[in-house]
Amino acid sequence: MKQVIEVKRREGKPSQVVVGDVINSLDNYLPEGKRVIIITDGNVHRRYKEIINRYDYCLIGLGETIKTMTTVNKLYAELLERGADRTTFIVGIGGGIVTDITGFVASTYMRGLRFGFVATTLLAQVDASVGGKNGVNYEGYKNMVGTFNQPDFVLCDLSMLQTLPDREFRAGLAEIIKAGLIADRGLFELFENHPIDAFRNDQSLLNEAITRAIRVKADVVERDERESGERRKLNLGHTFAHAIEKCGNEFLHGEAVAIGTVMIARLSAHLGTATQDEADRVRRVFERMGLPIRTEIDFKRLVKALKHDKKKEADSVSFVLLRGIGDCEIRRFTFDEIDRLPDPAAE
Ligand SMILES: O=C(O)C(=O)C[C@@H](O)[C@H](O)[C@H](O)COP(=O)(O)O
Repeated sequence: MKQVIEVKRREGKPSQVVVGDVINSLDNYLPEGKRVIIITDGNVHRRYKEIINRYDYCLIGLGETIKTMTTVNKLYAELLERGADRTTFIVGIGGGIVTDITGFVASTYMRGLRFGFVATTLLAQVDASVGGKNGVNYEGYKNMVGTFNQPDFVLCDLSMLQTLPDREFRAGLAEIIKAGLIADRGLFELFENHPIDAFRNDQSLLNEAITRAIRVKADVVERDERESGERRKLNLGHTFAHAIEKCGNEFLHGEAVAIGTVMIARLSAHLGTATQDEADRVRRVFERMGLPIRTEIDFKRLVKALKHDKKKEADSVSFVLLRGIGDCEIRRFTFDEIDRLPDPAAE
């Protein structure tokens, strides 16, 4: 069964997020008669070469450390070399790193080519590939350079998740749990009521979790595509998560989001926007899904890093606080206030 979630965008037809058995029908989503170039990584290429080799393709490296302008520059050179022009259609096939880079390259090469994604990881399907944020890291700071530009389509084929390593699967669950905390209490409760194996093995449960998370994101993005307000809610847990990723690279993005969300839930309980019981429920759910819930990184180091976050405005940074389960609010903190915050990682 195929489900299509449309996300309206500033210009042009809505971006289509298609969940279902879709990888074999990639051709149906491509514009007719246009040249297509795929951007992917070596692992994805190895697994899906029968499909990818039908098109022209460029390979990029693996891991968060390649999400830089160096990779972008190499891709510009390859596109130029292959004679890509403004009518060329670009498809990013891979996880969040591939889709973030592809979206940025396609949006900036020759002032912008049309593009779409095949999201091959859970995290990319439910979050990274949806909504049009793209870009690269700069000096270790996450996503410092990029654009807002939604893809024509995102294909999310659940069969592609079967070979996903457990660790990456769990990291993707973190963003789904986050979506539940932001705006869908029932989605969060699915994780209180089912063990991780159920999400790995029961396709209809996984399908439900994925489509509900995409809907949360699509609703928010439609209301605030360029993040002038409400879209900041999608950053729940990310202010700490990005600081954690800046201070060390032992965690996958979704793992850092799990730790950052547990920290923000504790902070929300401390500030009274959520109860201690709700903060405990948040910690327990991430723990149940086999995700990390704390870091050894010193809180002062995290605070130093988060003062450079994109959510910084002059001497303040906005945090997303929980308002119970399934609701949240954006609150700005001055650097002085942040310096006085209790360490939410401390027991
Ligand atoms: O799409 C959004 O908006 C989000 O904030 C979703 C996040 O989960 C995602 O990691 C995003 O890339 C982070 O955005 P950033 O602007 O904080 O880098």
